[in-house]
Parts: sequence; structure tokens; C-alpha cells
Amino acid sequence: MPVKIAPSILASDFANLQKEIEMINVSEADYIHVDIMDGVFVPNISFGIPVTEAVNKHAKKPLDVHLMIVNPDQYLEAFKNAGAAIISVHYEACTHLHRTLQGIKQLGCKAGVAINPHTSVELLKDVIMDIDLVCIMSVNPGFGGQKFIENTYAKVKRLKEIIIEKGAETEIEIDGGVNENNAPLLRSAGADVLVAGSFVFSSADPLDTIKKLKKID
Ligand SMILES: O=C(CO)[C@@H](O)[C@H](O)COP(=O)(O)O
Repeated sequence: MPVKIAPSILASDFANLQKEIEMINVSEADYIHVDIMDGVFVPNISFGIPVTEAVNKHAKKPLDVHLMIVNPDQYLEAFKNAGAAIISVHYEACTHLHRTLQGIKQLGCKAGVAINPHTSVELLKDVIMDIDLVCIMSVNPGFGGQKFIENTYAKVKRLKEIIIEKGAETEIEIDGGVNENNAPLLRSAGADVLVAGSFVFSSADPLDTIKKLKKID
């Protein structure tokens, strides 16, 4: 499978969100990455359900919704109804992760688990068969434009081993500080999906930047 690219609209121009979504629609991107921050789980507030719905109204690519919130179970259905195709919850925010994953799947969405930089991939072993996508955070969640954490490569490699050992079909997504320099290394370590915010939206030609990321294979 070719690498998948998920531009993060957190770095887009919110005053021209429709235009930004239309750019992603005509690009080679695979998903639209939607970052939901509650100001509790992470020290920042982004946007919520109505904005996700508005994005979905114009989107022609699946919405990859990353919930950086406490009590995610309370909002799963609302995000499904707002258009989410993939819902990722944080390992650190779930007391009953297995139950939460079943809840996401019952809604008809793909179930993702995001892990903070300090969280070991080993903790996912017993639940890996139930996870469609693991989002390895390569920055501390909460803000776009941060520096990529180098330890991520080792985490990707180890998670890939676990997935193979267990015979799972889980995809590995990397989120935070992704750019043209680390993308090829992440890909060879085993990454399937690359989230890119600032690198895409701060570039002179976002369409071309997405194309370049897509070509790293
Ligand atoms: O979830 C997050 C941040 O918490 C990410 O999705 C960022 O939005 C990625 O942005 P860049 O690091 O690529 O600017």
C-alpha cells in the first residue's frame, strides 16, 4: 500500500476553511485530519462538533478525527454524526480502552488509539487486534508547528514488530512535526499514514507539498 497522507487542518486558515478543504479534495491526500482539543486533556482548545460538521459538508476525503479530550466515550456518537470515518481516542484518556474501541466500531467508524510521546507501544499489545490505527504522537499533543521527537522512529519499528507478531492489520500513523526530511525515515520504519499540518499549510504550494509527501515511497 502506498503511504497515506492526512493534512491536519489545525494549521489551515480557519477564516477560509472551505477553500482549504477544497484544496485537500483535489490533492493526493487520503484523509482530512481533524484535531479536537478540549483545553483539559491538552493545554489548548481547537474546535468541536459544529466545525467538524461544517468541514464534512465540503469534504470529499474521509475525516480522520483525533480526539485530544477527556471522557471521549461521551462524544463518540456526536463525532460519528458529524462525519468522522476514523475516530482516535487517547490511550491516556481511556480507563476502559477495549470498551471504547468496541463503541467506536459499533458506530461504523474505524477505531484509532493515539499515544503520547511518553507512552510505550508495549501497552497496546493486548488490544492491538481491536485497533484499526495507532496514532503515534511525535510531539506532545496540543499545538501544531512543534519539533519532531526523534525517539519516534524506534517506537514505529517496535510497534510494527508487535503488529506482525500478533497478525494484526493495524495501520501506524505519525502525528507531529512531519516534514520532507523525516517522512522517508518514518516510512522505512513502518509508518502507513503521515499527518502533516504546518509543513503542508505553511508551504508556498500546499498541493505540491502533499504530492511530494505522497511520492516518498
Ligand atoms: O495533533 C496534533 C497536535 O496536537 C497534530 O495533528 C498537529 O496539528 C500536527 O501539526 P504539525 O506538527 O504538522 O504542524
